[in-house]
Amino acid sequence: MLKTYKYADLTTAELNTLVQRNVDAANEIRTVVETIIDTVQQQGDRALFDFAQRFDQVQIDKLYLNKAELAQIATALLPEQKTALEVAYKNIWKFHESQLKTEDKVETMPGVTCWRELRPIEKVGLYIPGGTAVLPSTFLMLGIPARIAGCKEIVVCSPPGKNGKVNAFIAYVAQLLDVDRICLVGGAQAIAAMAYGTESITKVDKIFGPGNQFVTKAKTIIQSTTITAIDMPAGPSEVLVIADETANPAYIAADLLAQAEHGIDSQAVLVATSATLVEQTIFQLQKQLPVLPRAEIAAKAIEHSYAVVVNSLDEAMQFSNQYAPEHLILATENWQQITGSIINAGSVFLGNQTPESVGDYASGTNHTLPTSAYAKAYSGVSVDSFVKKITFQHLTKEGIQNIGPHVEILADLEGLHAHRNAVSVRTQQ
Ligand SMILES: NC(=O)c1ccc[n+]([C@@H]2O[C@H](COP(=O)([O-])OP(=O)(O)OC[C@H]3O[C@@H](n4cnc5c(N)ncnc54)[C@H](O)[C@@H]3O)[C@@H](O)[C@H]2O)c1
Ligand SMILES: N[C@H](CO)Cc1c[nH]c[nH+]1
Ligand SMILES: [Zn+2]
Repeated sequence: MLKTYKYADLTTAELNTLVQRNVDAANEIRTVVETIIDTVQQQGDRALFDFAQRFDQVQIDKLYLNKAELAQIATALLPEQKTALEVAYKNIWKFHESQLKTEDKVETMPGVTCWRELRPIEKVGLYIPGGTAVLPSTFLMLGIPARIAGCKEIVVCSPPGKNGKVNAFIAYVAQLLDVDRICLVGGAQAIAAMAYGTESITKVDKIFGPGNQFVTKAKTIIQSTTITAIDMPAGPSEVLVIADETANPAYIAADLLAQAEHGIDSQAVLVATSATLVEQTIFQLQKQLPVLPRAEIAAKAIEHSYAVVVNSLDEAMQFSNQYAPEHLILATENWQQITGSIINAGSVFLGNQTPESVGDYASGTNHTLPTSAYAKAYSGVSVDSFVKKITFQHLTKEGIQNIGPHVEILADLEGLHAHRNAVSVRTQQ
């Protein structure tokens, strides 16, 4: 359990291999996903019915549930379950609302003013995972920023449950978000349907949401084959815990298992300042894992997880930046010493009293985050992800006289005389 490496002994090649995850080297996933996408593009709704039967083992007779049907399903919730969802809703709303900011106008030269204004993306598609676990929390994480941004049309897809419906939690979140319908489509076929449109599903401008390797691969494919943007590659969950002697091994093990139980392709990495701490954590994993209801899944994820022993917290951070984890937990009372050196991470959890699960559900931050080292280049979902920032400029007569001669020279040096002329006709009047 938890293969252990010593950071100082790793060669660069070994390190590069160690930090890789979910590489589809033989294009196995790509091949399956490309076929699914082609089929949806050619057959529309018909393909979605067939794939529900094949991949979700359920025969559905319609592809979506409407508001009235969702309201009926939501009646099954207990009051405390509604309250928990409402608390999460409020915290996520509060944190995301603070991201909507109007920017100042800037006068770059006298008479030349530039600024940016936000406009919501009109049609957005939200993918809510529902394979190994149904995630109503993801619905909150995507629906709330979409609502705050003011997106006009929100298409929601989630795999059908065994009864051919969604569960009561998903239905209640649909009510909280005032969503009209939920499409009963999962996997790569859901992404294809939202990218191309079918008889029942509207084509959207941007697709959001996490998912397994099929969903994530479909997102990366359709972004290059259609005019549909994606939030980011947000695949199988992962966590990296940096721990020193001030950490509690029972907490570390619990945090590692929390991500391991997501799926067999999840990864949980411990970077510890001593081999003893790794041993103590393994002891805790052996104690905590077998009693989990999803022990089988978590055990498989732990099989391809590992620990790295480092000499210092600084060395731990070097490894972490190279790994670029979706979730980074600093299980140390000394976290303030090292937060400044975090370069690559999706979301960070500070100290020994901050479990990653709070960010998954209710602290307020978004849990849709880049995985597989994409945290090197992408941020997690936020209100920004649902808007476009359009730039504006306005010139007065003084402005064109001030900037015009410089633009004329720049146009000349690129040999673009019509560009120069568009300025000259104004300055020479
Ligand atoms: N990065 C993030 O922000 C984030 C957030 C939440 C969840 N997640 C991850 O999302 C994932 C959810 O995965 P999931 O499987 O539970 O649900 P999912 O909804 O992503 O996938 C289920 C669908 O996958 C398709 N599928 C399953 N097996 C297939 C096969 N062999 N061939 C083709 N299609 C197949 C089916 O259509 C099924 O409906 C987990 O890996 C979890 O860790 C990531
Ligand atoms: N940990 C997941 C992101 O990788 C989000 C989630 C939803 N529910 C529980 N966890
Ligand atoms: Zn989680």
